[in-house]
Amino acid sequence: MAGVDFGRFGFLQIPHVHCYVLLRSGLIAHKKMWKLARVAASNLRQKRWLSAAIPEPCMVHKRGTDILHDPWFNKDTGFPLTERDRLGLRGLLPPRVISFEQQYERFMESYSSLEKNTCNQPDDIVSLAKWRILNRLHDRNETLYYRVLIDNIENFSPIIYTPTVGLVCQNYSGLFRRPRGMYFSAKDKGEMISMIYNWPAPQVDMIVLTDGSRILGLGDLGVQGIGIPIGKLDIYVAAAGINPQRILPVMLDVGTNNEKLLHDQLYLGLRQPRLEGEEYLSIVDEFMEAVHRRWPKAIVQFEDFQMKWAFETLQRYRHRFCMFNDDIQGTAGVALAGLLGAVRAQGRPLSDFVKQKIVVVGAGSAGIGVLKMAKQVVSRMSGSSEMENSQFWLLDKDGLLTKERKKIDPAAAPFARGFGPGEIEGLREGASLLEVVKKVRPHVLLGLSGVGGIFNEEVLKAMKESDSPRPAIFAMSNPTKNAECTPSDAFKYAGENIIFSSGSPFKNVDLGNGKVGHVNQANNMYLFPGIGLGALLSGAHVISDGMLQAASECLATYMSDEEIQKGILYPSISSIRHITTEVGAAVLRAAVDEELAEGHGDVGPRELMHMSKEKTVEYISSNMWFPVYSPLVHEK
Ligand SMILES: NC(=O)c1ccc[n+]([C@@H]2O[C@H](COP(=O)([O-])OP(=O)(O)OC[C@H]3O[C@@H](n4cnc5c(N)ncnc54)[C@H](O)[C@@H]3O)[C@@H](O)[C@H]2O)c1
Ligand SMILES: O=C(O)C[C@H](O)C(=O)O
Ligand SMILES: [Mg+2]
Repeated sequence: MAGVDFGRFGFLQIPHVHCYVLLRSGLIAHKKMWKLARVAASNLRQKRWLSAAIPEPCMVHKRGTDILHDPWFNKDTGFPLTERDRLGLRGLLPPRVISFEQQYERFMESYSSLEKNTCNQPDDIVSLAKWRILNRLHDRNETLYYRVLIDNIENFSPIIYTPTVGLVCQNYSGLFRRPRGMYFSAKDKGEMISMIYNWPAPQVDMIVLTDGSRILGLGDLGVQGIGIPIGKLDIYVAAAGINPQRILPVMLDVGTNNEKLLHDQLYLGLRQPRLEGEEYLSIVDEFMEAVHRRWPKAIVQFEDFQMKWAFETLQRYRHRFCMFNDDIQGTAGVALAGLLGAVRAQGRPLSDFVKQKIVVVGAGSAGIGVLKMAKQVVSRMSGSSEMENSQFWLLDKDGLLTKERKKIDPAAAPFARGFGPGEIEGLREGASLLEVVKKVRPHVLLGLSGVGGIFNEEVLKAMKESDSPRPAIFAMSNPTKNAECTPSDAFKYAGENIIFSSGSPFKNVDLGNGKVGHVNQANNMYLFPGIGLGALLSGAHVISDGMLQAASECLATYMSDEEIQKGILYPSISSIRHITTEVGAAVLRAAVDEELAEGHGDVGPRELMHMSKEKTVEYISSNMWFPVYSPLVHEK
């Protein structure tokens, strides 16, 4: 895209500048940028841009130290003198005013020093040290925190999100200093409707909720799983521009079945086994009612629930509330976009997707979510409502799933293989992964099992015999140690022409002779922010399959043929704000098409209906929050 690159201050898009892009530059007082921005803006809607460049004032009901201790409003040494006078801050800070840019530089310098000083230490120690320094800033000054996060998203997302967030959850009780978000426990039954009013913000747009029962591939971490909603919402702020004053991470603590935690004296959650059945559901019901009583338009993202509750709660609430399950639906959309990319990489038309043989390893919420969406795509492409399954093979911990399986989960049942004509001979119930890969010769091997290294040397070598000229290997389990294989093993054993994706970030692989094996990050972070943002700004009261498909299609068509040929299926994380804008617009347009969009704020359903695609993108981007110090106005 044509534009002016302002380095860490952002990228100014010339062809269709809108406030977000310009606000992204932030430093409009900076002479060089001011000049460049003026040139760009002169051809565009200058008036709107100029007004957007003056930050909105922010009402604050506090004064003095209460402001300094509130990360939403705190500017540290950045409070101008006049504001110090107005807010009773004079004398509470050292006299010199430090600019936002100087504060930014100072933080980045301390971060670099930390990197230098820890370069010989074990990875986990370094990652936790980096998380701590970011977390301290998060606790102190959110404006500066989100600014450094947005500008350095590619470097910082592995710290505040996957994989380090997993380590943080595992060590949560020891790392705990200050609470973040809300905790509703089994002991709060009957109290939730009043508790919800303890949250200080008047409005909440986006909630990420977990019960801690399946945190990444790390299992049941009980209350310690709160790190996941916090990390996901950080991505919402950075990628979707959701105002951090309108986000709410939530932990539903219904106990844990993790024996180690139950016996840990320092464990901070309820030390009791998990609630089950109706008792469990009544807690989730009460929470959902309470939230929607206070904030009827809030969107709830369910995250990292064990499979049985993931599917059950999705069915239970998706027609009543604006909610979705990220592990089932967000993951499916990202995987689908990648699978369609893998078809393009073979030089085939997208319609050939129906001929791809896909082996999915892991029959949990994520694996089945992917298969369900893939099936929808196949039936759309083939124009048949008959659900065709013949191209999919599904394995769980007991091997290949067939109709002979004794106890089969209802969600997995439609994907169990039969034994009739068209089946590959010799593939029995419970066949091993190696047998399946050897016999099926799949185009795609996709792992969502949570089992690190399960795509071993033999399995990867068997992928060399794939029927695809560019076999695709998706090792999507998180965090890093749980990935089904490393990219270097994949390129080494399955061949240099493979397409590779992992759920957690890995470096590209040096294949020698100047060749690079590209590593894609197939992570739901490419979609959930746009799904949430599009749903929010459409004002839809539910999130439909059509809205989710639109999100996935948008991501699938984002990459050029040239990039796809190089094995690049997803855009760089550094452009996540742009992708999210596009995805959000696609979701919104789908909501309008399905007559689900009820409007948001001043923008009503009719206005949304008449918005062009381009205007929708502009509407989305102009509603994205961007961190700048706003003038604070004291209101009693
Ligand atoms: N990349 C992403 O965006 C993304 C999104 C969602 C989930 N995930 C990851 O996927 C993994 C699974 O998530 P989930 O919600 O589906 O979990 P889940 O617990 O619901 O399902 C795990 C599945 O793996 C199967 N499994 C276990 N051991 C196996 C083995 N040895 N061989 C084959 N299958 C085996 C289990 O039987 C189960 O069906 C986690 O590691 C999670 O972090 C990644
Ligand atoms: O959290 C992630 O990185 C992706 C996904 O939601 C997961 O559960 O692994
Ligand atoms: Mg998840």
